[in-house]
Formats: sequence, structure tokens, C-alpha cells
Amino acid sequence: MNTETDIGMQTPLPSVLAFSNIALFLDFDGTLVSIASHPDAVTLPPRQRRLLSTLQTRLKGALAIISGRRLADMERLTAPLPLTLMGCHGAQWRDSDGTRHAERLESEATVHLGAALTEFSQRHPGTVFEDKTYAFALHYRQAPQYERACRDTMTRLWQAHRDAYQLTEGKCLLELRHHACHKGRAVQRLLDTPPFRLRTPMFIGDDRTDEDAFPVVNAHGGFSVRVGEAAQSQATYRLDSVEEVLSWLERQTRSMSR
Ligand SMILES: O=P(O)(O)OC[C@H]1O[C@H](O[C@H]2O[C@H](CO)[C@@H](O)[C@H](O)[C@H]2O)[C@H](O)[C@@H](O)[C@@H]1O
Repeated sequence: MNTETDIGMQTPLPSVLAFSNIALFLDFDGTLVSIASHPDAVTLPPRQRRLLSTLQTRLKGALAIISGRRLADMERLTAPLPLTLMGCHGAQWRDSDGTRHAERLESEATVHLGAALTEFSQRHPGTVFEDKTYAFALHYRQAPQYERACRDTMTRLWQAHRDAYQLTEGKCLLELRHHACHKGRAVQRLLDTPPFRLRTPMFIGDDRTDEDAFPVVNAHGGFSVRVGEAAQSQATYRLDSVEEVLSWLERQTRSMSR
């Protein structure tokens, strides 16, 4: 059964929700911060810092960022906020008290994939290779002339390692994700533990890998929100841009008791 909805069919989010019992899960790039030319060009601006800090307090800690980036990147970008963070699409995570966890990685392919993609990006100037241990991302945003070569190489590597890896497409990005990387399982893991347990989940995200989380949120009677344009999505609701995400969340904080 196809449960995806044409993006135009999604409902705009109500202007204000009963927000104090929400467990809020936020994607990072393209949701909380705008897309930039290079992964390292992104920072967390003061407006987002203030918002996250307020949400963390008002939701009594039931706030997590679930990103495709490495956990270490997310810790650096959000420091010193004491947030629950998940990196590598949920394969690594940090509790709000600073305790770190990681999925076991049983793949023997990581060294081979890392070496092959390092060599590829050296031969194709402008492409960016990110080795995230659980996932291998190849960016062509600054070298669109190599998109075809990136696709061919990633497809060939995936065919050799499809037992352990999935090939997905992001924004000017192709990614080999170990099966341990799955935002749906990440959301379920948090919903099984305090302070998220017994709350209504909301996930806001803009990308293909966020689609893994939407069915889990829907099954819990929560709010799945896709940001921006997509051909199809399993999200029930839509916000159009990072600016809309920020102003919608700011409106919720104003309506919540202190
Ligand atoms: O799950 P997310 O937090 O949305 O992370 C998804 C990927 O985000 C980053 O790449 C994207 O953002 C870059 C900076 O704006 C941009 O240059 C790139 O083209 C985008 O694909 C990050 O580098 C990846 O590791 C994440 O998987």
C-alpha cells in the first residue's frame, strides 16, 4: 500500500497547538538552519540558540535534534546547550546529561568505502567526501559537473556492499548509510525513555532520511511535518521553509506557560 501523500495534499500546521505535552524531534540542515555551500559553512545563529534553549525548558527536556551529521559535529554546533542530540541518522546519540551512546557497527566495509571515496574526491575537485563512520556522504553542490560520476561511483560501491548499506539521496548529496542509521528507529528509541515517553511526538524535517521517521510519528498519533518541496511524503503536515519552522516554533513558545 502506498501511504505517501502528494506534497500539495498535506495540511498546513495549525497556527497554535497544545504544545506542552509534545516530544519534539528536529532535523538540523534545511530545517533549523538554511542550506549552505559546504557542510563546514554552517553555524547555529543566536535566534536558533535562543529558541532551542526556550523549547528545552518549556518542554521539560523533551526536545532532540536528530541529524544526519556526525554526533561530534552536532555537539560542536550546539555547544554549550545541554540538548539530547542524535548523529548519523540516529546511530550515535548523546543524552542531555552528556552521556554518549552508539549502535554497534559490524560492517567490515568501512575501511574500503572510506579509502575509495577519499580517492574519488581527490580526483574530482570540488566534490566533498564526509566519512561519518556509519555513513559515507559524497557532496557535489560545488561541482555539479561531477554529479554523474558521483552517482556511478556510489551505485557501484552500493552494489558491492548492499548487505549492510543503503544508498540514499539528499540535497546535492549521495549517501551510503549503514542499516544502523534510521531516524524512525531513533525516534522510537527516544519515545521509549523519559522525558519523551508518554508525550505526543512531533518530527519536523526536510529530507529523504526524515521520511523514515514520519510513519513512526504517525503511528503514535503525532505530528509529522515535511519542510519545503518534495514530490511525495509520508508527512501529514507541511511548513514551507526554515523561516516558517522558526516562526512557527517561536509562536508555540509564546503560547506556553513558563
Ligand atoms: O539530517 P540533517 O541534519 O538534515 O543532515 C543532512 C545532511 O546535512 C548536511 O548536508 C547538507 O547540508 C550542507 C550544509 O548546508 C549542504 O552543503 C549539503 O549540500 C547538504 O546535503 C551534512 O553535510 C550531511 O552529512 C547530512 O547528512
